[in-house]
Amino acid sequence: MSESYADSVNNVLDVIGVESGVQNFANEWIQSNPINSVGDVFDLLDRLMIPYSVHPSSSKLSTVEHLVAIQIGADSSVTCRHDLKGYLEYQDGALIPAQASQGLADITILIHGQPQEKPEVDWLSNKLDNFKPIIPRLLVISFIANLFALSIPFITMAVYDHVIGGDAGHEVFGIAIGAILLFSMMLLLKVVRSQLLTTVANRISREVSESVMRKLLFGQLGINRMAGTSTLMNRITTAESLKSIVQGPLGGALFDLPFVIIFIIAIGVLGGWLVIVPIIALLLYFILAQRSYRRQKLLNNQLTVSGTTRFSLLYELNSKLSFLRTSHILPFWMDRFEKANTLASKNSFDHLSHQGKYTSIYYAIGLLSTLAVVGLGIDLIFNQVLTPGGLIATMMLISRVTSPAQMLANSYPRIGQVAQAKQQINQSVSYRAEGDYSYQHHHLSQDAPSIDLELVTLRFANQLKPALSGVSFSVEPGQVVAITGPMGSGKSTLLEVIAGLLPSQSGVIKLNGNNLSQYDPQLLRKWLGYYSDQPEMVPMTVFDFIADGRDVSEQEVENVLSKVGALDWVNSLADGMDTHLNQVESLSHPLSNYEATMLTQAKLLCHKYPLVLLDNPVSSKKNKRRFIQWLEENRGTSTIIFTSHDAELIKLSDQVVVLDGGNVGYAGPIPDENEQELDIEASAQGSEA
Ligand SMILES: Nc1ncnc2c1ncn2[C@@H]1O[C@H](COP(=O)(O)OP(=O)(O)OP(=O)(O)O)[C@@H](O)[C@H]1O
Repeated sequence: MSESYADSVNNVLDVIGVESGVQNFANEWIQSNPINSVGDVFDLLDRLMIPYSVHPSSSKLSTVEHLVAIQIGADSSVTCRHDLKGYLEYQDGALIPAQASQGLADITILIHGQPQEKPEVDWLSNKLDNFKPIIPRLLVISFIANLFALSIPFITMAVYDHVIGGDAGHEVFGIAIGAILLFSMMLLLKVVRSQLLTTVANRISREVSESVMRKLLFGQLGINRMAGTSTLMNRITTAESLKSIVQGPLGGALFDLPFVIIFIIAIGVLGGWLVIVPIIALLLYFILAQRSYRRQKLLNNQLTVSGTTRFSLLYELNSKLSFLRTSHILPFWMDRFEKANTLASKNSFDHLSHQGKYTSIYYAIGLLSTLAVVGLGIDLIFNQVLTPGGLIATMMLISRVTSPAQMLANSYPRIGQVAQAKQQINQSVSYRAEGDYSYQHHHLSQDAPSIDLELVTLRFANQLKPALSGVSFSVEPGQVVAITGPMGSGKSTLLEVIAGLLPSQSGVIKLNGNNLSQYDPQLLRKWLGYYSDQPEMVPMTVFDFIADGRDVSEQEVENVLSKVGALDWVNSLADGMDTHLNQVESLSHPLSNYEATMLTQAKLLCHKYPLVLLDNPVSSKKNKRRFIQWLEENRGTSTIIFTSHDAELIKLSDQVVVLDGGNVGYAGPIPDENEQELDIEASAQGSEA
């Protein structure tokens, strides 16, 4: 029975029997984030920590264990289950046998269990388990391809001994056709195997990257800020390193390895004790690969550290180019870069020369094995144990043993890194993101809320003094509150704490009387309007930036752009409202503060947020006028908290909070005329000091 995506998710929750808290949470989520696409379904399943896997609807789904499934079509879905006994569909509160609908669904999401209550210890192995059914198929393909490969040396032997030696030229044509057929079959099987491996590699890499990315997006802001760009990028590239092992020639060599035994037996059958040659070669490859790995591990670590340092400097160069060029520290910076560059080059040289040395040794082993077979084989020919054709076949067979061994020995360090990559990925994925494993959320209405802070304290890990120290004050619903104080007094930090971006280390923040931690951070931030001091313009269009993920028309966006005086500027951009913000700004040249403020104000005008947190919302006289107008229009219907050093703006608030070194110097209504001048001027002057 075809239904909406949201209905399917609700049916799934019903079938797996989740607790009422989870069900209520899902309802709240759906209300705030309407489910319009498959991506929205994944977001909700991820948030609910429900284990699932995604399959093409054409796969044999009854062989994969699951509790229930969602078949996703173009704009509707079906709740069902693929049992060994048949197909069941969810109707009137139960899964009942039904006729499977053909061709309607593009993908099927299989649900494997209840919402998880804690992180999986070995997340990656559990993910890889999903691919287990494909392994026997890959082994069978490899086995048959290797059997075909085995027949080619024997055909060559037949040509030498029987056709040339026995003067049977008329048989060449038949043998050639047979050889071409075998060769084509072998090629075909290898192509199929390579495609299967690439598909698996891509899926693993995609799933790992998405999960790691999700943790980064919803991880604690403070920890992410401290981790730095290069560390975060390393986490994603680790996922890519796993992919390179499964796909390509290395993946093929791994599946060929067990069948090397066939070729060794064949050499034994043809050349008797000549079999000792491939066995010694394999042993040598193994011993040398182990030896090389130990050294390469050390070299790899050095290479990563120096590469990361160089990358950080390049990032610094890109983002702070103007500063570097105009300041006097350029020679000092160049010196740092030269040192980092020299170290990275030296490490890269050591790494490559080590790799080059061992690659040559592995190549020499392969060559020596063939020469040993020739030398020893000639003796066997003289003793009439081996025919000349047999010798040529043995030479061909030995390369079937040494080639995959050579490839694996060369890639041994990469294979060895799998354990390390696995540990890193498991660590990144099991790291607790905000809201994980918790389904607490009080309903957030569209009425202006009250806010109470009681002794809120927060110290950044790399700072000695707390940025906020025992901050307490209360805000009535619909009040306008100005936060002021000297630079570095904690104003921005306070807004980030109220927005749930940074958790305080002690004290309580209450929203409508409930502890802020009892709200889901994602739903909370979707509900409130938060504007940072430095607007971060991510690559999106002007329209999307202002729409803020909500349903608004072009006309509405045009109206607000016109109101803030930005319409002419936006129309002058290459694609008007559809211009991507990253086309007008770059890392080294962000949007001007004035342009950014105009866009931010347009966004404010476009939506009605019950709670608005604004960090330094005004950058010029022009947008100050507009801000004051907006403030008056929304006074009483939204709770508004803004930071400012501007005495004129501060006077418009119902309550002012003066911060000094993270402490509240004053919190209350604007003092009367004379005192007011004194306090506010003092704080504004402090900011300019
Ligand atoms: N991510 C961070 N990591 C470490 N310390 C930080 C971080 N953010 C702010 N701080 C420190 O916390 C203190 C308060 O900073 P905050 O930005 O909240 O002050 P502010 O009053 O908003 O300053 P301004 O008026 O310049 O915007 C400062 O000492 C600052 O250096």
